[in-house]
Amino acid sequence: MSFSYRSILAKSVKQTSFIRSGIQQRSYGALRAVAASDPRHDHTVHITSSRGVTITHDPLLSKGTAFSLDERERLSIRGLVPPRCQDMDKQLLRVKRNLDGCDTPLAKFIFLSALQDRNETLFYKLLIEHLEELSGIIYTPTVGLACQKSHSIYRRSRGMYFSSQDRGRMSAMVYNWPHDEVDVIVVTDGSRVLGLGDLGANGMQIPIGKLSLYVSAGGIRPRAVLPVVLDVGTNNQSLLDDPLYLGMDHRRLEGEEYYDMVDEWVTAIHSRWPNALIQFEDFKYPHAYNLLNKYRDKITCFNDDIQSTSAITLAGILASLKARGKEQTDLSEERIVCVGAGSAGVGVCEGIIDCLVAQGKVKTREEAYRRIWMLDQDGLLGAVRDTPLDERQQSYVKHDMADRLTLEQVVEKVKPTVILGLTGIRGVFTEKAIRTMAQHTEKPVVFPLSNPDTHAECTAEEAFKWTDGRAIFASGSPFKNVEMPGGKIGYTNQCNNSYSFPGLGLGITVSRASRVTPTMFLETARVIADLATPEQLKQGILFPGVSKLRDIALAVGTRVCDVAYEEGVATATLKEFELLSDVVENSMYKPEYVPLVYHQNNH
Ligand SMILES: NC(=O)C1=CN([C@@H]2O[C@H](COP(=O)(O)OP(=O)(O)OC[C@H]3O[C@@H](n4cnc5c(N)ncnc54)[C@H](O)[C@@H]3O)[C@@H](O)[C@H]2O)C=CC1
Ligand SMILES: CC(=O)C(=O)O
Ligand SMILES: [Mg+2]
Repeated sequence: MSFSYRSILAKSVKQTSFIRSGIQQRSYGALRAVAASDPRHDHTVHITSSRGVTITHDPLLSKGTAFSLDERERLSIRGLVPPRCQDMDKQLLRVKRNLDGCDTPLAKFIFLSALQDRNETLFYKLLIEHLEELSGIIYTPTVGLACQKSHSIYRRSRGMYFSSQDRGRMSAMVYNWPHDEVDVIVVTDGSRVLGLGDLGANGMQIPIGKLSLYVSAGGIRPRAVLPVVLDVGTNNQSLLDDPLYLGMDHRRLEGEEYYDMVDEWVTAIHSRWPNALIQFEDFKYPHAYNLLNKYRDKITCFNDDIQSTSAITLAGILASLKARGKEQTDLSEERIVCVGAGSAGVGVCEGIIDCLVAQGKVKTREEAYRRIWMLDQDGLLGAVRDTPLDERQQSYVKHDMADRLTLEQVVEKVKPTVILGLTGIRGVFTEKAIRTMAQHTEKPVVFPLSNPDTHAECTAEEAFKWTDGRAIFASGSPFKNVEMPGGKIGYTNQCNNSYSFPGLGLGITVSRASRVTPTMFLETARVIADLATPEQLKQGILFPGVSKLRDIALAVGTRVCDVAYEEGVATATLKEFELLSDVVENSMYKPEYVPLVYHQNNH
């Protein structure tokens, strides 16, 4: 099926006409003018003050065997690499062969990390060419295993660690990072890594993996990304007991100490890189929400699990409406059960509420809350809950239903059309619950969204089996399509924030947005919800596959950039006319070798 970013843009962005008005002509063109002098752009040559092994050992500059003879001379590396100059195609052949020879996903992860550590250009070329296959290694599910084993497979440091012992020193420490330009920072405190719980400093592999997607799909430059762990300790006793563990050897800081440490970090980061986008990742509830609320109006930041998960899940539900022959505005007719009342569950449901209100069929948020039934580990949030719920969770309490009803009881009563799983617990979607749902709905929308695959609320095979092949299925980690009796295929979708954050980051970076606004997430959902073709929708395919993440990021990034201007938060200078989508596309990093030139006084 042919699919290009142009076709996405034509469908999703008012591409040609919307820029023809006077003010906007100036705005978007200016972005082009900025881009031309912006280091995000490819240069014909790269000037460096490094030479010799400093170059061959620098993953951002090294070309491995691909240095030309002229470069070897200029950079004093003649004799330091094998004599034959090999271009990138040959290098790709070698690394792909070696990768295919690795016999486990973890071995592939280690191989790819090593490649990233010696030659990032080649790493990203390989990743982009095999995005679907390799995203399952550098990202979920394998990255989960890599986090669990991070202290035993440790080879080389990447990113920055700010730990409890660094308190009082962070504003100086940020200058240890060698790059002045940082566009995107992904930070975790490792407190809830995917559905794997508290993994402390081992969580570093998550920011690294997310940022690899920012570069490969979102086109952010490799030297402009910074993965960070805030090591506030861990409550994971087996890590604390493990002599190989590399994080702080104490239990987690809590309360004021915790928030003070995060605040010191945010202040230090913001003082060195005031324009950088900060993505909070895998912070446990309620810290995740508290930090978002504290910083969202002060700096350029968002929480991935709350906000970009909400964008992609909303996109999935909107696309599923079309797949069921309905209009997207029929969202108000849906009965949605959300299992999981943490950062992701509440965040996703808030996105649905925002959309319901924006569509206008539902007049108030209170009315919108009635369309969603939320469960936590104790069951339905119903009348007279004796465990504490916060204000956000309170909004979903069903005062006319008994508290703590089981999922099966809720499904029996509510007859949901959509069921979302954001618990991190395998098996929460029971056979009885899904079969009951399927009795009342022709095409049940079943989204077990927890990661990695071993923690999904049900498998694809189970979902199709229990619904006699009628489910519209999406999961957080990839599941293979399912062949059902009679040869019919049950098509699976991956509904993961990796579809939304690369484009969000791209649009925010290009427009230099000072704030990340709710509209950006709503529009991201709208763009992605319109990408699947009618034929795909008929088969239950809601989004283009992971191999198209780069095209999707361009479509999302273009719209997010547009929103930044519409809402007055863009700060990129405005000068002359240019097509917005071209500006965004031209700013995207492409992994190609550029000639290196040595200059002693280059800074
Ligand atoms: N597909 C995607 O893009 C994303 C998926 N997720 C997944 O969502 C999961 C949850 O993440 P967070 O909300 O941040 O975690 P969290 O720890 O903040 O919340 C987990 C929630 O699940 C509930 N829960 C636990 N066991 C349950 C059970 N047996 N039945 C019903 N509810 C139960 C808890 O009460 C809590 O409300 C993780 O596994 C994560 O991988 C998170 C973000 C993005
Ligand atoms: C995908 C993701 O962000 C998570 O599972 O936490
Ligand atoms: Mg996450």
